[in-house]
Amino acid sequence: MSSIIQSIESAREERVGREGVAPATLNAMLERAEGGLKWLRERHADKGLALLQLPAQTSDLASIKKAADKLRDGATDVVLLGTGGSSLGGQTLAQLADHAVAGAGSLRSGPQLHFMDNLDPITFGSLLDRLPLKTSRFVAISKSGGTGETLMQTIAVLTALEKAGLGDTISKVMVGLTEPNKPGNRNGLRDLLSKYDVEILDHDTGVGGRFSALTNVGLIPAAVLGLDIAAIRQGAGQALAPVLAGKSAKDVSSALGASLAVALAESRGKTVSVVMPYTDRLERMTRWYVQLWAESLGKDGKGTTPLGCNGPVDQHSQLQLFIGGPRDKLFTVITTSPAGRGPVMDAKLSALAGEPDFAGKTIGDLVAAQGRATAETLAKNGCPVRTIHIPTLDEKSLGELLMHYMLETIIAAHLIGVDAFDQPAVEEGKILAKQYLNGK
Ligand SMILES: O=P(O)(O)OC[C@H]1O[C@](O)(CO)[C@@H](O)[C@@H]1O
Repeated sequence: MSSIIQSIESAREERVGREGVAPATLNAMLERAEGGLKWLRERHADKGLALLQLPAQTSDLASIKKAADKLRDGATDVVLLGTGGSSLGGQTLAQLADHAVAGAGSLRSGPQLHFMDNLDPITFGSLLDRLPLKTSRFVAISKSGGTGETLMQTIAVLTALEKAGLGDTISKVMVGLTEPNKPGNRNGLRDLLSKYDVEILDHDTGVGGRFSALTNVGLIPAAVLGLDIAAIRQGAGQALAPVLAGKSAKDVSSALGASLAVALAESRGKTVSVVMPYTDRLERMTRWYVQLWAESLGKDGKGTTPLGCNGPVDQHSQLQLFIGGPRDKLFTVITTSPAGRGPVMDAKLSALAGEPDFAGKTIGDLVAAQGRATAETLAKNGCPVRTIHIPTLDEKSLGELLMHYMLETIIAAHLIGVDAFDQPAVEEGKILAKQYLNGK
């Protein structure tokens, strides 16, 4: 049973005209996607891709909850140090529990989470100045253990704790998460934290950062906020199930999504992939998706450009371009079920505002109407739209959505012939930045 419903009807040529995908092109791409599905099934069988074992994995859930309990105990603030794939999965899951929801996130009860994903001297300085250090906890996450941003953040935190006379608490208030030592490979984070006897959890060596949302990397922050992490994994299993069941590409939503994206890029020049959820609680997911799609596919002159935006707010910023601008985009509009939810509009005040039809309607009624209207307006104007409807946005459906996108990305990589799991261009920049820092 799936908890997300995908439709590509409004991306078809039959529906949107010449900018949509032609039946023969899509069928040919679906044929090619069968190879990607076969590869996934083989890697599941030979355990060659750890990501595919995660949905059924329960053995590590207790240790994840234990780490989360330790972090939560007596904490007002939990600071997550780490960047990119070491942060975005956690942020995405945490937003389900209202973290970083504009206007409401800071009013949540329980510990506040601070994902220090970007590196900015003013932000980090002000965080350390203002944090109640005595009641703050820290998690340093880096798969490689060598990312400059994360190392500098961690060193700064250790220094601040020592300066505040809290040096002897470090092993109690901090957790590290990085790969086990590999012979011949220095792991700076592990070396640093070991000196302070900080507990270090292992980052799954077989799961790359941008695919790590379902590992302890994403699930620890989720568990700190009390989310049901077993349900997240179960949901992920729902996206994988049709692959393992040997269904054909047209009946596997991730394979269908990948085939659509690549077919439209190759045949219609849709080189921008816009993802637009109509809910605040998937805003971080769009950031996670951008890294996943960009870093996995942008190789050898190939790939398409991911663009995350949010509905309805970005109707008031980007919709004009989407409809009136270059015909280079494939849209994914993600809707939930907001109808009937939120404050109800008073009849008298609605009349006074010149909107008598608002009377008795909820804010959610308008958001539901807007999501539907945007998808239909795009399609009517000849823009290909895929819709993903999530009747209930919860741990299960979010787990399924994340796995859907990870599988879609891997299958798309197969279709365009690139390695989804490396990022050689980024590594080059990391090395150069360290040279520049040293004045070389
Ligand atoms: O987890 P690490 O090794 O610190 O890497 C952080 C991020 O840096 C990259 O390696 C390059 O941007 C990403 O792939 C990764 O998610």
